[in-house]
Amino acid sequence: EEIEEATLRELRIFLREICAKLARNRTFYIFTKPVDEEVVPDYRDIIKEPMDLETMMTKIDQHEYECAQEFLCDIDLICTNALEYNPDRNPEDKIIRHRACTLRDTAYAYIKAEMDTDFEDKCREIRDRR
Ligand SMILES: CC(=O)c1nc(NC(=O)[C@H]2CNCCN2)sc1-c1cc(O)cc(O)c1
Repeated sequence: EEIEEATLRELRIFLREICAKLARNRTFYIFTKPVDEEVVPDYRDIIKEPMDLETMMTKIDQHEYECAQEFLCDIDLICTNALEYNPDRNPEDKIIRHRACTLRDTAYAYIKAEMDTDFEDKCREIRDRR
């Protein structure tokens, strides 16, 4: 009902700010757009559920996140995809794994720092009721 719609609207505004801030950070540049099959041809043979920050921004606008936890699940997916696609000891893989872990930790830190815990609880209650 109306109060619930106001809460979810506030959540979307908050998540857009977090998503935009992450996408502005040069460290996370390789996570900002879907992996291009032309550039990385074997990517979808290895990674079954690709995710990126632009896709997450679209999901916000399509009301696909009903609480911050669901948003962080997609951040975790970006991270685990990068760890799986870049498992080796070589310097390039290690740099990409480090960037993926930094993306995950930064996203969790932004949410924890800027999100009221009982606002998140309220969003989860709405989600669980629906
Ligand atoms: C996001 C990601 O997981 C990714 N991983 C890569 N790994 C490699 O190239 C490793 C694989 N092991 C052998 C040494 N090379 S390139 C790459 C990527 C980079 C971009 O500039 C855009 C983009 O969409 C994806």
